[in-house]
Amino acid sequence: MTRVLDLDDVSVVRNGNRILDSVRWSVDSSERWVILGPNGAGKSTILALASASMHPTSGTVEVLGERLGRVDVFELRTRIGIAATSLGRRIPPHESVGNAVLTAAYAVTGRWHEQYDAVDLERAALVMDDWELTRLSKRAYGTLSDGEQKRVQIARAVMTDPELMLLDEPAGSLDLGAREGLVRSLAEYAASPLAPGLVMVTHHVEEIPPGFTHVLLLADGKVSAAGPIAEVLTDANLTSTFGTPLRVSRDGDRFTARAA
Ligand SMILES: Nc1ncnc2c1ncn2[C@@H]1O[C@H](COP(=O)(O)OP(=O)(O)OP(=O)(O)O)[C@@H](O)[C@H]1O
Repeated sequence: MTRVLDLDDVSVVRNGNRILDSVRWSVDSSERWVILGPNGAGKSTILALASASMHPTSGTVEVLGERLGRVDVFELRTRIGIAATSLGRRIPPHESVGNAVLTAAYAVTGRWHEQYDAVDLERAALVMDDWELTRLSKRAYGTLSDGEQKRVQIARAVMTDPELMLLDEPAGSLDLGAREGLVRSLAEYAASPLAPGLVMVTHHVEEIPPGFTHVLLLADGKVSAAGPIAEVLTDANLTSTFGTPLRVSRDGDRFTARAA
């Protein structure tokens, strides 16, 4: 077990606004974390630190054992997988799904004149199979549904064989069937002993995939609770995090929440 993320007393201040306030949080490679919190709580800011695309104003951030501020972030970023709609927008709409996944091995979007190794072609085929994209491999990315595009974004991140995987609202905007399909695929990925440490930001407890182990609750830039899901995802913690009376129920390995 390796520590893949360590935030020690981290604050981020922008334009006089304290976006994160004295955050302490760490993630081990065997852990699968969900970050929940209201709009503006600081979830995306935590992902920006974890992906080495932002430095803290104070405190220390270690990603994959490397301290931000003392490491070449361009090199560090090659070890981190990120699936986010904002990155998905960089994929050319005319690019085929097959090429969109394959080019991730070279940290580019859009196939040009690169020569690909057989090992990369084989890996892309496997990854597309895992993420149910094989039948779409010749389709243009821009013609896919939201749910299919999300799968391509995740497959691109998986393709790089990351040591830390960050998922920014992977099920956001998906219809019920697509959401359930993606939650199932994420559960399978989370269960794999080869999967890296995982951190997923979501707005809905319904989107927590089975097999995810921990939850970080954020409110107003502060950690309101953090730890194993069974202990932390309680009525009282959700109520204080979202500032409204909430009740959470567990049905097998899935969760739902509603107003109390
Ligand atoms: N450059 C900035 N200057 C001032 N405030 C900022 C800046 N960037 C972000 N913020 C504020 O920091 C807070 C946290 O933003 P962040 O995007 O991390 O929240 P979030 O939890 O991801 O929100 P959401 O759920 O809406 O995506 C927000 O109130 C946002 O308005």
